[in-house]
Amino acid sequence: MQRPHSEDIDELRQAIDRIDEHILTLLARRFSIADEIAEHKARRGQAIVQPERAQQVRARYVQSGALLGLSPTFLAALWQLVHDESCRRQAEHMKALERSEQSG
Ligand SMILES: O=C(O)C(=O)C[C@]1(C(=O)O)C=C[C@@H](O)C=C1
Repeated sequence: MQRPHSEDIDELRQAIDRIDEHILTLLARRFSIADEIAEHKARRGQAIVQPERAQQVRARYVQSGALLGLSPTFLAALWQLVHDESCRRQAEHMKALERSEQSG
């Protein structure tokens, strides 16, 4: 009885590991697109934080996630983490762009 049960858990854990890999791959892709957006903002002198767009994205997280049965508290916290990291990277990317422009 013990063995099949632990094998079931192993399979479920492997499924979780694969899903986590997908999540991380997609997050890395998302942040790299945010870096590209930073270049557009730098060229046009736009602010990193775009409150209207940020609120649209936040609402999408909460609405789409709720349809999938995820908690609004979790979704809001997840969006905040993603948005903060996106902005932190954009600031870093813009500084790197400025440095490379200054050095010719
Ligand atoms: O849409 C943009 O302008 C972005 O830079 C992307 C993004 C995001 O990561 O969701 C980041 C910062 C803005 O405040 C809004 C949205």
